[in-house]
Amino acid sequence: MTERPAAQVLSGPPAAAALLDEASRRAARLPRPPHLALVRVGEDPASVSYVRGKAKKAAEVGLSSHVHALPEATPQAELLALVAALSADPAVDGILVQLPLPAHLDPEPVLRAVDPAKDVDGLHPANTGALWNGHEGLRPCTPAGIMALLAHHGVSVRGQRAVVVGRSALVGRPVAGLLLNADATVTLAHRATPDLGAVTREADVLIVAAGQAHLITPDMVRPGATVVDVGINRVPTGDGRERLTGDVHPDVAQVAGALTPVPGGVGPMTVAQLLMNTVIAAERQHALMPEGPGEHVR
Ligand SMILES: NC(=O)C1=CN([C@@H]2O[C@H](COP(=O)(O)OP(=O)(O)OC[C@H]3O[C@@H](n4cnc5c(N)ncnc54)[C@H](OP(=O)(O)O)[C@@H]3O)[C@@H](O)[C@H]2O)C=CC1
Ligand SMILES: Nc1nc(=O)c2c([nH]1)NC[C@@H]1CN(c3ccc(C(=O)N[C@@H](CCC(=O)O)C(=O)O)cc3)C=[N+]21
Repeated sequence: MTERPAAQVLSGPPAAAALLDEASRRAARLPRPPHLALVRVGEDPASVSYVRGKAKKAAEVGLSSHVHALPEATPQAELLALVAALSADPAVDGILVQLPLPAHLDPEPVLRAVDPAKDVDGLHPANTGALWNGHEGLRPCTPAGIMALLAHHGVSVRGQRAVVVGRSALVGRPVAGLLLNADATVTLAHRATPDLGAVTREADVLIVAAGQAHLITPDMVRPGATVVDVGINRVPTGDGRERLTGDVHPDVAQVAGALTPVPGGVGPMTVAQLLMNTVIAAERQHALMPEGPGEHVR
């Protein structure tokens, strides 16, 4: 299973740096630094670390941010009141409620309480509707980040057969919508899909967001395909520590034409796109025209 050269690495950090550069430049043109409100409930270690990373990157590119850390036992009404207050506050440009929420909280009403114009996660029904209709709106960060990553590395999806494994509101569904808007022919696969490999082998562009370590093996990939690995799985290393691994088996690099690594692929794009979305929200709030159309509004 050699002969072929190993897949081109679709590296996240350089693409993220380009996006962050643009966000920083556009933020500097605004009357005040864009402000991002990060809402976190409880102490889930992954969420604590993601939110900290987002706040740190925000500061690096000249955005202001605040982490609203609420206790695990926060009642639904209290969370809704905070999100409503942030939505009404003219000093706040972007609001992100870190998911998943603790089990006693229903995310749907919380996402609906975010002003769609400040919904930098792109999860309000007004923004998901705009995405599926191909209208302007704020796009979910990971899906928009994936499109920016592909564009940065010169991969065009127009006319390509795209398969998305996973149908979550956060990743699978919206990335399918963005691929469709970019003129790919799109298939969504999920747990009820019989013979997953037969479906994924049809893909010129394969996006995997299942949350199952090494679900995609080399036999499931068309030779030369572009493979985007969204999965973030924590696996024990045996010495009591953990490492991150994706949904795609490392041997897929011997078959694919191009492949995103984990870590260092989609993850950094998610954070960069969040900050870009915050700048876009602030620009629209200040009624300034963005410099150009750009992929992120498609
Ligand atoms: N890098 C990044 O920036 C980000 C990474 N992630 C990571 O991406 C992964 C997916 O996240 P998310 O979408 O939120 O996860 P969810 O658990 O919400 O959704 C997983 C989806 O994958 C499908 N799926 C799971 N197992 C299989 C299988 N064996 N065969 C076919 N389909 C399967 C599920 O199908 P069904 O609907 O039928 O149950 C579901 O639609 C996770 O590892 C997450 O940590 C998430 C967000 C950002
Ligand atoms: N409302 C909401 N919006 C989200 O965008 C959201 C969310 N909830 N909940 C959880 C997922 C997950 N997510 C990631 C962000 C950054 C990395 C990231 O930076 N990953 C690095 C590695 C980080 C590390 O080493 O731990 C990488 O892949 O290189 C990963 C995953 C955003 N999510």
